[in-house]
Amino acid sequence: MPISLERMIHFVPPNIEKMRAKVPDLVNKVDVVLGNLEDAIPADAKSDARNGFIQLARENEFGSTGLWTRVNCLNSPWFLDDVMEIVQTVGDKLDVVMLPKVEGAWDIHYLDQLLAQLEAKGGLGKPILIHAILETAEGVKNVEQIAAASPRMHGMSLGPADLAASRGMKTTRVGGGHPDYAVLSDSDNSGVRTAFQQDLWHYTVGKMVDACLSYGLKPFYGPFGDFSDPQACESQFRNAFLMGCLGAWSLHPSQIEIAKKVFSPDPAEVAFARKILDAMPDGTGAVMIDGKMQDDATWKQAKVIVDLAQLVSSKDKELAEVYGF
Ligand SMILES: CC(=O)SCCNC(=O)CCNC(=O)[C@H](O)C(C)(C)COP(=O)(O)OP(=O)(O)OC[C@H]1O[C@@H](n2cnc3c(N)ncnc32)[C@H](O)[C@@H]1OP(=O)(O)O
Ligand SMILES: O=CC(=O)O
Ligand SMILES: [Mg+2]
Repeated sequence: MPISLERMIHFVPPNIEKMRAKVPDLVNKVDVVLGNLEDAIPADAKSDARNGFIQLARENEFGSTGLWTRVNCLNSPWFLDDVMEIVQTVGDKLDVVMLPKVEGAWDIHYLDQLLAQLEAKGGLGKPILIHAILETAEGVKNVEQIAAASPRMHGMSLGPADLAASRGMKTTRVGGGHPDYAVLSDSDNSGVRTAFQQDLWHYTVGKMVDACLSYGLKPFYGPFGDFSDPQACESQFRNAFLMGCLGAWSLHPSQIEIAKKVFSPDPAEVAFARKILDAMPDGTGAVMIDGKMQDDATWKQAKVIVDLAQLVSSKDKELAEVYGF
């Protein structure tokens, strides 16, 4: 699995010329540029989106920025042409195919073999990876088998909008919480009761993170649709980051900086994590730092944070200075 920084997977509608024209600038601002062919692209613009993606892949150099596409789902009339045409034309530049509405390992097996055939036919030397969207009830039930389905599996993203529909949830949102999903405190003597809003996605993110990490894959939070509420977006992204996710989708330019801020570790945490590593050079034993006990397990947590800060620093010189690398 290539080690790459993927704090935000930035969605571009490639059927729109004005959006394609923004790609050269985006390449320097985001970690992944994704050409979206699936939901949000009108049915009568599907082939324009596919051709637009091929054009933007050909016309730009991506360097260390990832180039992904989200193809249409397997049971759509567009999937086969999406994969065949894209891999045969720009397969050498494509890093990852994001596959929506994955229900079980069989969906991954099918795409895995199709990619293998097209790679062999085109003489491609670098395998194209698969990223599954976890967005159906059946997919969540089968998440471990999906994770284990192929060595091509890059990771997974939570798709809260389709998942809400698939589960019959009574919401009309793209990700985020809901004010009515809350726990009510017990009544005190004055009769005042406080409602504490809960995270609708906690269970699924936890299940996805465990499945991904068990098989060496990367977990991601997906979309946050309310562009007018950057605070709630940041909070949803941060919950996912703390639970183990490595990035989220940015659908609008305003979400790029939010993802960068959240998925780059906090400089104070990095400084503390470095103290732990310095205090336990071989990673064993028990020491006290600032009144807190550290041992082999906190050393491993610290290593996760310092490794991520190093990866961020390799791309982001400003943050490298802040972290002191
Ligand atoms: C549930 C799911 O499946 S989520 C994934 C599917 N959805 C998507 O991929 C949506 C991706 N985003 C978009 O298509 C757009 O953001 C829209 C259509 C939702 C809103 O676009 P606009 O109405 O143009 O938004 P807005 O006016 O705020 O845009 C401000 C600027 O940012 C640009 N912009 C908006 N979204 C993007 C984007 N994703 N990438 C690059 N630039 C963008 C606009 O072109 C505009 O540029 P300008 O100032 O040069 O005119
Ligand atoms: O595709 C994403 C989703 O939330 O649905
Ligand atoms: Mg979806």
